[in-house]
Amino acid sequence: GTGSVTATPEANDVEYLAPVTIGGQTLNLDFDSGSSDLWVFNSQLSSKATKGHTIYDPTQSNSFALMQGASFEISYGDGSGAAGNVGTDTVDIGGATVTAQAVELATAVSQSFVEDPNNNGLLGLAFSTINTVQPQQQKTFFDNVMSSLAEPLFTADLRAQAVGAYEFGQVDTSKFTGAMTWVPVNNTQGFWQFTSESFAVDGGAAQTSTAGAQAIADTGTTLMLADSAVATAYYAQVDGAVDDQTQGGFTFPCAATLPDLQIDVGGTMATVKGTDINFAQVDDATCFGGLQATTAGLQIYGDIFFKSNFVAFNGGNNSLGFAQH
Ligand SMILES: CC[C@H](C)[C@H](NC(=O)[C@H](C)NC(=O)[C@@H](CCSC)NC[C@@H](N)Cc1ccccc1)C(=O)O
Repeated sequence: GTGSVTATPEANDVEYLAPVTIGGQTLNLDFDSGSSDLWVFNSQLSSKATKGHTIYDPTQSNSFALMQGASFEISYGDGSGAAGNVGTDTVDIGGATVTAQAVELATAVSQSFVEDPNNNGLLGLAFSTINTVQPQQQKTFFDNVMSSLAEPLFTADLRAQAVGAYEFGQVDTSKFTGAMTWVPVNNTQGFWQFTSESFAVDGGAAQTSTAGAQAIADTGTTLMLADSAVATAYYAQVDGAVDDQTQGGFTFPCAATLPDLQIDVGGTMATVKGTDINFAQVDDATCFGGLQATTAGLQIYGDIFFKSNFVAFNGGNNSLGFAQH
């Protein structure tokens, strides 16, 4: 089978939300290829925490079952997190269905999630080896549904300020132009991880950033966080760009024309359009870059990357496909 749902951006394309039906109740969740827990806002949380949110109420589902003694606790790179208990229920995403999917019921969520009323939880799409449920680790929706899919993959078609799609079980070739390039994924850390060690600015000469550098494809991260060698060389080509730590990173005059970035994905260059690298206005003439530097070991290619590239995640052979869209 297959499944297809809309992916709707919040303001400034900070996050993309997609409808998921759990025990007959539909919530918009943040599909996150950078984590592996499906957790939701639910009736156990205080009314203060759930104000403005759509919640899942397990008592209203005749297919819910509590997973006795199970709990979860997850932390994210931005310092946010959630924790709670666990049950199973029927989860449907655009027609792709899992009957006994682990659904994690938050009893505590960090303030950043409380303050984002469009986000009613996360649907993890990384590898099940980093799912946080204890004492028995649980599988992701994708892991559970894979064997029933026409093809063992899902795709992300995220668009700048426009509605895109997440699809399970098929690659819709009408959604991209040119050929799709497939590259190997190293899932030893539980992520859709690949080698990314070179780059070029505006079609210029390729430069090595850091030999052997790795990156992950993370639909749940807003920006594109690359080695500082990449970000520094990129913004050196933008008149007026500065690394302004008071704003939290590289900014530039909004009137600037941003060059395209070519970035190595598993040995093949992918292009991130300059127009997609203008993230948001921070004051009347200054804009904040969608490409920023990270000093962490892993580079994180988030929504800025996805706005220029249609991406397929193949769980059958652990590969990643990308194509311009
Ligand atoms: C601090 C926590 C570290 C990063 C690590 N956690 C992770 O790697 C988790 C699974 N993934 C994440 O923190 C990041 C990837 C970090 S690469 C190391 N992806 C998930 C993030 N986009 C989810 C999110 C969505 C919306 C708002 C906020 C957060 C751990 O538990 O050890």
